[in-house]
Amino acid sequence: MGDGRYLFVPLDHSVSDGPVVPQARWNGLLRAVVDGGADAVVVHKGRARTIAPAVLRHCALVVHLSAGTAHAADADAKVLVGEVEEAVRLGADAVSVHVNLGSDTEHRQLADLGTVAASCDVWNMPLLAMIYPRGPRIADPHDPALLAHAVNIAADLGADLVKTSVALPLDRMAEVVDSSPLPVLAAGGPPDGSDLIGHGTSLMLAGCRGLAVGRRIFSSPSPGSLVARLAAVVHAVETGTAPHPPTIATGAV
Ligand SMILES: O=C(CO)COP(=O)(O)O
Ligand SMILES: N[C@@H](CC=O)C(=O)O
Repeated sequence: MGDGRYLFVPLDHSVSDGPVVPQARWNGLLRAVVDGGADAVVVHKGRARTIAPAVLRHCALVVHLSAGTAHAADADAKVLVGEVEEAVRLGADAVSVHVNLGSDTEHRQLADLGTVAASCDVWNMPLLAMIYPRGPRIADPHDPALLAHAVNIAADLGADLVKTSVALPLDRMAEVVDSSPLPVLAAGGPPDGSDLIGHGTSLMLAGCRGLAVGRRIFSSPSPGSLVARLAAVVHAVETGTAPHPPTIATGAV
């Protein structure tokens, strides 16, 4: 699109939570997401290997390097399961790393983010930090001050783009965006399961540079049309504050 705004569709939940769709529907889902106008999909390396570049066309491939499952003793823990060099070989446009701020293993996740950022510098690979206040010491994961802290960690440790949870109420996301040296993507659909399009519009109006929506898309009966509606929100809404040029290199910009 070239407007510095992004609709990301994370499909990496198959590691954390289980299959996003039955395998027989995977190719159809991917086609719907691409045809609908998503700017990027996020998957792990093994899944990335199964995606022919021709399928993605304009849509960027982000290889997620972190993993952890909902079944772990500590579901907030994440470990690195891949390297930037592997993502380069897979033709990735960017890599991502997950950090749970306030989790019991925060220190190791921060170290991993720093290490991957160094490797991204070597390989000239854009880095998306997914950083959320999430763990036993986090009273309110939607607290704008905590989210501002999170997105600044991403910038300080060398990411190019940051994805984080939404502030509540949604208009307070503007405080997070205003604090951030990096473009901010808002993660997920509305916490109460309500209107996704209105939710996305509010976040773009608060200055977010994009949305990252997974479950609401892959569990939709018509994922392609939902992606198209969200892409229209991301690429059409006039944002209030978005001073930084995007640094992620995607086929869409
Ligand atoms: O950004 C996200 C996960 O990486 C958002 O995913 P969900 O929409 O499934 O919450
Ligand atoms: N990466 C997310 C799940 C899906 O994307 C997480 O582990 O919370």
